Amino acid sequence: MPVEVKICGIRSAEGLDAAIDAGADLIGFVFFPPSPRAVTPAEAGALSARHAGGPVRVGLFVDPTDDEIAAALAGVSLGLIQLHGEETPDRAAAIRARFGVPVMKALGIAEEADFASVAAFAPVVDRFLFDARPPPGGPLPGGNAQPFEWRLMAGRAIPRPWLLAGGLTAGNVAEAIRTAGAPGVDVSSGVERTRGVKDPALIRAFVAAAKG
Ligand SMILES: O=C(O)c1ccccc1N[C@@H]1O[C@H](COP(=O)(O)O)[C@@H](O)[C@H]1O
Repeated sequence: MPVEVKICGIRSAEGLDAAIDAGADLIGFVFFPPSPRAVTPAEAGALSARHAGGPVRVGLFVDPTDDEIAAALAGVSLGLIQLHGEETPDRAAAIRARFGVPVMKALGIAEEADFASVAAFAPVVDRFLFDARPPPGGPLPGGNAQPFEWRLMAGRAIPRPWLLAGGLTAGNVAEAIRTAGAPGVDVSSGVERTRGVKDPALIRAFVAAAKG
């Protein structure tokens, strides 16, 4: 199976076009205002409309209210909702039921014990994303260019499709996939020329390295 690639934090036409031309399977729009990658629903809608079909459009939220999700969905059609905060399994289930959009739950990983919640989320989410635990007190729960110990994933039975994230770059993604046994990867910082600004050449290099 080819490795799935998600390019997250798209907020420019050149970033979007590069991700699609390079063969990304999923693209992410960040609906979390403190992020340097945040977009409004209208901005995401305008970007998405540049290409009919193509990659799954993912909306990234951090502990969203229903109103925030509804506002995003009014601006752009999403194929997947990424929950990257402290959402509980009940909250993930409620979001999935209310909006009828598949849900991917992000879990921060630093040690074995961090996998404990996989079993509770598995019945109510469609995918998992495993990211580094954010630095304590930091402003962002993800998108921090921070890798975790990929060997914690090796040989682990995850009962849903999943993506590996956190500090991935074109230079380390092949090794990360091999070590973790990852069926897919997600990147934001590693394809940026400056924080929040995607670089088409880095996007192309990343997708080629992940799928190569
Ligand atoms: O990208 C962001 O700004 C962001 C904000 C809040 C939560 C998650 C965010 N990004 C996600 O974080 C991981 C890892 O990103 P990076 O490659 O280490 O920068 C990835 O899943 C992004 O989707």
